[in-house]
Amino acid sequence: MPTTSPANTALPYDADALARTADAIAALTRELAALGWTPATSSNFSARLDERHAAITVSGRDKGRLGRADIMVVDFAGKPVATDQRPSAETLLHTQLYARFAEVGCVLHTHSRVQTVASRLYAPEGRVRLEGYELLKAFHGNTTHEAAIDLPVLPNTQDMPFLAAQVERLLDAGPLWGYLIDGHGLYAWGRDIAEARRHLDAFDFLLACELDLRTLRR
Ligand SMILES: CSC[C@@H](O)[C@@H](O)C(=O)COP(=O)(O)O
Ligand SMILES: [Zn+2]
Repeated sequence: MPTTSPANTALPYDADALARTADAIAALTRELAALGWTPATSSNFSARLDERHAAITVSGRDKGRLGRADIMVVDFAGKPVATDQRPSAETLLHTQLYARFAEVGCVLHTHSRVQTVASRLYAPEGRVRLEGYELLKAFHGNTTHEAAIDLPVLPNTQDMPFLAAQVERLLDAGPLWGYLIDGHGLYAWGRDIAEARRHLDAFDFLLACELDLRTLRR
């Protein structure tokens, strides 16, 4: 007796894995939306399903109210798989990371106020230097507050292939767990959902510290 339906067996990915991943993404995005980090349907989220597929949010949905039907599958070229839903407008910025790094398991993009303000302030420098903070140890591979991390700031554009090419150049330059886009928001990733969330939280907290210091030192 078959344990899966014919429709499920025809899928090129594991439907149970998609359901579990979609539930995890929806739970996470509800928390981030409650923090005010996903205003006006902005932000997008994904997690790796296997070596060829990722689950990603459908474009334009309210990220505070996601259910399983709001999360779909794409391949690493960013093309929808077994669905006619439209993936996030920024899908390429997710899939390029899965395609390039087997260790990347989750990519998170938010539009918090701190991220957006910092992106505007630091765009002329092209980076935010984060150094001297204990919280730098939140980033995988960092073991001391004496480290410094440069969070790059890229110019915004609606041309995703062009933006993805700029990201490739950043990735060529060395290890990275995130970047800002000017006037837009933050991308952060990790080996799994929990680590990507930790990196996202750490970037947002450290950016808030930098903004506070700029104000207090004026
Ligand atoms: C609602 S404006 C924000 C969008 O343009 C975009 O930057 C964004 O983050 C969400 O796009 P989406 O296509 O829903 O993934
Ligand atoms: Zn965005």
